[in-house]
Amino acid sequence: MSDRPGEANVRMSAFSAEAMKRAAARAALESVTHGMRLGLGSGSTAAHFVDLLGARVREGLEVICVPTSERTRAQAESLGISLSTLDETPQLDLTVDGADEFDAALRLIKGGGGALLREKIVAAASTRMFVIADATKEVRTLGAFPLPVEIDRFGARSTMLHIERVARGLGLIGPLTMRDAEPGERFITDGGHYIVDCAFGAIDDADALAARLSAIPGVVDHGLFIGLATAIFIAGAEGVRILGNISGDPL
Ligand SMILES: O=C[C@H](O)[C@H](O)[C@H](O)COP(=O)(O)O
Repeated sequence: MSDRPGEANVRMSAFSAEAMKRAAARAALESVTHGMRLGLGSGSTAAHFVDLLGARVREGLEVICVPTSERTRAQAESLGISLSTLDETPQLDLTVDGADEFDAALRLIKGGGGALLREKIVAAASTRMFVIADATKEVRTLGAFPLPVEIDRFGARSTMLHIERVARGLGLIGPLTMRDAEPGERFITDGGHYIVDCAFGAIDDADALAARLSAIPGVVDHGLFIGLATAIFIAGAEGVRILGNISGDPL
């Protein structure tokens, strides 16, 4: 278990990291059955799941899927996976997604790719949420990965100051950075918002921070996913281990 994301990745070759992500995706796919309504996550680990699901669909598996980003939509479409929207299919059986960090209580930090808002809406519409990750994402305390917060473009600077004040009240001090897509060009989410990356370090009371961030006008959502994941498939050198319950409720 690492407190510093990336530390173990330095030791792990790019190939084995991808192999582990794929192993976690393959293990999660075993729970997918005919007729399921699925949420499809975003990011490099979720992309392995979508790719493997595409192969099962080509073999005849019938599922209907709601993607959590335009990138995932494009990938799923290219693989011939049947797609829907939450308006057409408002309740899902299972969402499979990646994470930037997770702890033993199945709490997550997500949004490294900027898809956190749709990911959270889709996960909340699902009976179960499986997280797929390589073992480097497991931490004792969330927060080494800068927490992404999605904010409205209107009044963005004021909203950032408000986030800073609220965090300071919880003893969290760290640089807040407006995310750029490239130098001089703001990153814009699929929903048309900005992302602020908050490098707080260890977040001792993630529940309190989540509640206080949600109460700030201008904050659209934040990357703390609490009470949503029902199981985490963790791929390491020894194989895939499952945290949580693949058939049941969140911890
Ligand atoms: O916004 C992006 C998502 O939350 C991703 O699921 C998360 O960043 C993990 O991505 P990856 O699997 O590429 O590490």
